[in-house]
Amino acid sequence: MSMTEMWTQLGSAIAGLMFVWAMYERYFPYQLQEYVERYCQKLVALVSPYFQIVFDEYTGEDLKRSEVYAAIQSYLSANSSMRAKRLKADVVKDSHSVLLTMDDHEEITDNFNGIKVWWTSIKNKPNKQSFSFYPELDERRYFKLAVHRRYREIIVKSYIDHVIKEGKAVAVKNRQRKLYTNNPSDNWYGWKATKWSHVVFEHPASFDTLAMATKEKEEIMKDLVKFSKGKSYYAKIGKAWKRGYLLYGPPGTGKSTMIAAMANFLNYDVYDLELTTVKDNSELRKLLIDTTSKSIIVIEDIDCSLDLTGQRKPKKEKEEDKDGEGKDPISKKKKEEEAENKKISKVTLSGLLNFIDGIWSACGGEKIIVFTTNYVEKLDPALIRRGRMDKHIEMSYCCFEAFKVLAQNYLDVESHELFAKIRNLLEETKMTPADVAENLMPKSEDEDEESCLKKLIAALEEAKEEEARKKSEEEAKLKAEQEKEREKEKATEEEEKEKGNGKLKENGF
Ligand SMILES: Nc1ncnc2c1ncn2[C@@H]1O[C@H](COP(=O)(O)OP(=O)(O)OP(=O)(O)O)[C@@H](O)[C@H]1O
Ligand SMILES: [Mg+2]
Repeated sequence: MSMTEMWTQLGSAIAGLMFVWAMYERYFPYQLQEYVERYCQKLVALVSPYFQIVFDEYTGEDLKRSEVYAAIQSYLSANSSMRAKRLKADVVKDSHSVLLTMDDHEEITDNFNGIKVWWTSIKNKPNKQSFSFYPELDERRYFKLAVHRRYREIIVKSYIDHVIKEGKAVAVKNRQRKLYTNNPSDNWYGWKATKWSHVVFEHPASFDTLAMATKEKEEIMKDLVKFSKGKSYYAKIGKAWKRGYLLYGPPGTGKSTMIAAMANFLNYDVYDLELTTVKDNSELRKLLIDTTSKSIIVIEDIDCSLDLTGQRKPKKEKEEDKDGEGKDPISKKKKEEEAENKKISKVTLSGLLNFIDGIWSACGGEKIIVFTTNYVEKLDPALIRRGRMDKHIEMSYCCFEAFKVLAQNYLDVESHELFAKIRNLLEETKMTPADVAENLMPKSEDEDEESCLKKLIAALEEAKEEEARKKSEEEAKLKAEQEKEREKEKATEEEEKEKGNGKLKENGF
């Protein structure tokens, strides 16, 4: 038989098989198809010398994405790129590199201490005959591991652990960090509904560009390193592997920037928790359980998000109060609606404390919780006691060391003759790093470093004068109040004296 004839016959055989398969799928009753396939599989398993394990993508009653499946996927993607014939490409890590994973129905082999194993990635099509609210759910994906029966024990005991461990390490290396925000609980249900939405975390802040006193900065970095390497230490002392930071200070002193720098330094994800959209303590707990390890959970402006009596107040409303806005009918209506919503929002202080250090916080491990506030004195001591908020960091007005970092960031200047003057002015007046940075930033191409520094000096001098003016105004106000008080006292004294004289006269003295 010639080669061409052989290929033709092979082609017709395949076409014939495909036809039979298509007829089987089309005309054979669906329920019977299931039976046939199930019994065929059983028969094969009975006679086959191979043993199989299946790892589903979604597990549990709530159909969460399986961590084991994800770890296996990472492990296989690292090992399959050289071996598998068909790969799927995905862009990862700051959109710069491509991650290759096994395509559906692709098989690769792996070798573990001389034992050969087969991995297949399988996707089962949804059942076309039956109706489903969530068709994606019917599309089952899983990995199938096959190995000779005689190696069953070693594979179950050691190989799977090895794959998961390696897979997790690969995932950490390749992962694109995420910034999560919590969804309102109305969106928590349905297929693929999640409690957290995410975007790629690409904040450029780092400890190098963070303006603050060097000693404090180094201390924080050391603390973070100690925490991230402290798995066995935390296990030894019997504490959940987590650490709480409280960042406090006036607006524009770098609290949010510090959180981004921490996340970049440790390579952690960030969960930005908006408390005002959480209805109650149990929702808060569910959100916490749904966070992953190696993450920073952030609650910004804690004093605005939670009234410590248990009545919470949305941030926006608080700002409106401050500005004296919200008096027009539209914002009044909005306020009323918010007040209505608030009635059903019941996250309490104790709920929050449980969130931080209750038994639930132990799940997942390796988590940092950060609170920020502009008014540390307003916070309940129970909330910020050591153990809950282990480290309190004051982000304060710009000092000379912080200014030097900003000058380096914005102007590429390490030293300048104007620095001495700036140093004196920074000691005499208060300016936030955000304001210093704004003054240092060149506004046009012809603005050189000297004119930027001069601009900062002018702003500092203006701030100093403003402070002096405010101070003298306050002193004058205080003096006037004291004077008023004294006059009031004098008037009551005289009144009492006159009353006394009147009584004496009445009594005939
Ligand atoms: N310490 C700092 N180092 C570097 N840049 C800073 C620092 N503080 C402020 N900035 C700059 O000012 C901007 C505002 O800072 P940031 O948002 O971190 O302040 P914040 O303390 O979180 O303020 P708020 O209390 O209003 O949330 C940042 O984008 C950053 O560019
Ligand atoms: Mg902030």
